[in-house]
Amino acid sequence: MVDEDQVRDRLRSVEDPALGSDIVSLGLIDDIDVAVGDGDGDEKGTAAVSVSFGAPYAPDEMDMGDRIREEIEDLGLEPTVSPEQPATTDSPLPGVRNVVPIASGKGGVGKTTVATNLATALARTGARVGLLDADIYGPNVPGMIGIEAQPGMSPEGDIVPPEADGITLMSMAFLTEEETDPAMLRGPMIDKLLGQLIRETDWGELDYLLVDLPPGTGDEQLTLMQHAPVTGAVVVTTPEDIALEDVRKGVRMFIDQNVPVLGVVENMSAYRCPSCGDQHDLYGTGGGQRIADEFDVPLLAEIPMDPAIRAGSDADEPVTALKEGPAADRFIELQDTVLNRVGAVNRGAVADVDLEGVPPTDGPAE
Ligand SMILES: Nc1ncnc2c1ncn2[C@@H]1O[C@H](COP(=O)(O)OP(=O)(O)OP(=O)(O)O)[C@@H](O)[C@H]1O
Repeated sequence: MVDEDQVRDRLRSVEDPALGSDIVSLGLIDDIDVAVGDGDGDEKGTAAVSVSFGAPYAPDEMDMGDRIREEIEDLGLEPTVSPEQPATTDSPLPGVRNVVPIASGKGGVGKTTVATNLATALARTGARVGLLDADIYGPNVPGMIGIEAQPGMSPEGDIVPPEADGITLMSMAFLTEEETDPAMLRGPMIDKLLGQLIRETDWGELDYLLVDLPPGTGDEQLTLMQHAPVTGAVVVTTPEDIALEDVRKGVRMFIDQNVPVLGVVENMSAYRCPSCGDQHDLYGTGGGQRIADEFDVPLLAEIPMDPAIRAGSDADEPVTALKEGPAADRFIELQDTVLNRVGAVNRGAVADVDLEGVPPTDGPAE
């Protein structure tokens, strides 16, 4: 008769591709519960395994889940695998599993484009996705994503964000449009508004809350890290050298605040000519890789300069909504690398494994 120890032994053959060891040695298996069958084979025994996974729909975690099921089936048992995500009950955003800012030290590199396309791609996987447009000086996500509805108010006085195409959206645009001229806002005011937007929004249950940060290393970025438990930041750059110094400052800001850096996205990598299909390096090459190497973090994706991306944001339809074509493919690649890295950061925290770009202690510095 198979018991819990035998199941545990079998699971030692399941490797975690990011943490470099097996899931049992890493301490990722929380619980194994074996129920025996009826002995004559009519009713199969079962094994329920709960495992510390932190990134719903991450390809690595889905593969590990499949491997766990295979091993259990090999033992003649019916498997159930439950991902145990870290509790968020003492978090200021209790229903939100992962907060992922999309940032850059430099303006105009495509943060909003990356954030909206990534959100759309994620929502299509089935993940519960929120998008916070925190760019107080030029909030433009609602336009890019084509959400026209305005937020409502719950009986408790919380802001109820509008939802479209599976994305829950809040934007500084909703708060600042009429009452305030954003250019007049000063640090404490920004802090108050952004803090309000984060905490007083009824986000519901979300797997991922993406935050489109304004460029720079100023008040909004610091506010976010004080008001929300950031899982890790995605830093966007363009390939040319002139962009890199600002982007470096952006990466350093997260490191100084003890916030994990998930990796770098190089946007406008090369121009893909729609008629001949050839790639042309309009802005040089390799900037994203250089920043990634410098800080020892992954290069998450290289997104080409593609008229379809611009046309998509002008038409309120991120290119990933189309789910095909070279630009959409790159964003879907990005979705996979981001989710795998979110998973690695969360599992690394459980297993106490240090990863490059991830500070050894949790949360922002005091
Ligand atoms: N890969 C791309 N191919 C074609 N056009 C792009 C690409 N990435 C971004 N764009 C276009 O470049 C412009 C600037 O992009 P976006 O608004 O996303 O940048 P940003 O970094 O968010 O800017 P800001 O610093 O003002 O917040 C937009 O018109 C967008 O459609």
